[in-house]
Amino acid sequence: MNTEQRRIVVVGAGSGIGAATAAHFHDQGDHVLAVDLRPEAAKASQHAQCDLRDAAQIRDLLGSIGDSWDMLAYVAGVPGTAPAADVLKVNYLGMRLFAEGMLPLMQRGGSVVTVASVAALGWQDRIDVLAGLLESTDADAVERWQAGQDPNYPVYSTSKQAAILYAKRLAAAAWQRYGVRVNTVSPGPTETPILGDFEASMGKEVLDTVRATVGRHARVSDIVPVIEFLGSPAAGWVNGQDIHVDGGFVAPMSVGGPVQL
Ligand SMILES: NC(=O)c1ccc[n+]([C@@H]2O[C@H](COP(=O)([O-])OP(=O)(O)OC[C@H]3O[C@@H](n4cnc5c(N)ncnc54)[C@H](O)[C@@H]3O)[C@@H](O)[C@H]2O)c1
Repeated sequence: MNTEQRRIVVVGAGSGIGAATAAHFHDQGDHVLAVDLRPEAAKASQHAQCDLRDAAQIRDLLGSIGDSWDMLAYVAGVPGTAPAADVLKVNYLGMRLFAEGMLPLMQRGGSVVTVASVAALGWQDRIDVLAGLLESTDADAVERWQAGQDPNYPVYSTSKQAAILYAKRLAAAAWQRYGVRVNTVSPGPTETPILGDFEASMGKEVLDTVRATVGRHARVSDIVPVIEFLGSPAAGWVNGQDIHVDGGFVAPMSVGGPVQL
């Protein structure tokens, strides 16, 4: 049990990693506001329904929740099996609008943690492409941008690349103006209800290869402690970072392959 109760918003608290995050903070005595399309499923002190595809719903919610929040965990996400516009709206634009709207409602020393994905691998090579998406600050602009993109490039990867890039661009400004840190956590395949959709959109053999290489898929209990750490005072000088939580599968890929032992 915490000696000092913190005020934490968990977005996407209705299932999977978000539900486990909400339950973790709730069980240790924090005040948790659970936000989701189906928020009532979450263990939390407060529940709010919000469709993250709809900027007006995000604005209305943020206008009603008061201030002095310590942490925003934006965990919600949709897989590549969903319509491309929804993937970009929930995984990138909703995160951006929620984070920007939350910053003035947060205490100095607070923390924003967004869940991205190892599927964002290669984002550093697409900064010029993603810059156009990051200029899109409403749903129509996001849809227009996507209409001009290669339909064969996985939109889920694009959405998570944009989330990481945006978080990195936001981090310094959020710290300087609000005293709030911004980081992302990128899980590898994790045992949650979304995994079947990932097998459908990315290929089951791809995910089976990941599991065979590192021994198992992640569990929510692998991911939540990293979200907690980034949200805690212990990470008080960690800002603008993306932390892979994937058993090490992705690390060798961008450095010329693994060492042979
Ligand atoms: N499970 C994995 O293998 C894995 C791997 C890497 C990254 N991730 C990311 O982790 C995050 C959590 O995923 P999960 O595995 O817990 O999936 P999940 O499907 O169990 O949970 C996702 C939650 O987001 C909510 N959500 C989706 N669209 C919404 C909308 N329009 N408005 C409000 N809420 C909405 C859902 O209702 C659900 O509660 C996502 O961002 C996902 O992309 C998951």
